[in-house]
Amino acid sequence: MTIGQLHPCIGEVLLTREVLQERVSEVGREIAADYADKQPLVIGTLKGAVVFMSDLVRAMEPTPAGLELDFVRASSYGAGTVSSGKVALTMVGGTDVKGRHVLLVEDIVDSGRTAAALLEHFSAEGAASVKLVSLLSKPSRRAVQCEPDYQCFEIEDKFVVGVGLDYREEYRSLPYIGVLKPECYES
Ligand SMILES: O=P(O)(O)OC[C@H]1O[C@H](OP(=O)(O)OP(=O)(O)O)[C@H](O)[C@@H]1O
Ligand code: HPA
Ligand SMILES: [Mg+2]
Repeated sequence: MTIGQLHPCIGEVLLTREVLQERVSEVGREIAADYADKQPLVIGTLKGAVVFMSDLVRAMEPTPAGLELDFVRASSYGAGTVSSGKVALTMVGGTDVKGRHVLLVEDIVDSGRTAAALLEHFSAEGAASVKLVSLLSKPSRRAVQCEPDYQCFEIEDKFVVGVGLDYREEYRSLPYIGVLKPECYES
């Protein structure tokens, strides 16, 4: 296990860089096979999904022909650790999803509100198909029905950071998934 210098605010490492890499490669190859002739439009949810999406698209081997990338800004947590329940949504690159095979990339499905709102939005815009891939899933916290079509890891009910996931905009660049120490979480 190589986690380098552990951040002083991390009390527990749930998923190491190596464990993450292996599973993301596996899921990437599975998705590549499923989308081999579908010219997928891969849409990442800003900001959290950026780090996972970067690993995932490079793990899609062989690369599906015509694969395109875009991003959607969705935010419901603001500065806190509890979903506000309202999802604000803005398309970034302006790609038309009509008739496209959309693969939505999330870093985490927690209450499910963000992903559910985005999936509904892309379906309503006329996507040919809409599927969801998430690095993490916390099924015990679901407030709305929303299950990823592809998921790397299921985790218990802990607020986690790293690999794109933040607490008050910090910790996104950590290469592992960790749990904050209480003193860092409350301050
Ligand atoms: O299933 P849910 O309860 O909706 O939670 C999941 C969403 O919450 C986080 O985004 P956040 O609103 O924190 O924005 P961020 O990605 O910019 O941090 C996370 O990145 C997911 O997109
Ligand atoms: O556990 C989490 N960590 C960071 N951001 C999140 N957004 C939803 N759940 C989480
Ligand atoms: Mg966040």
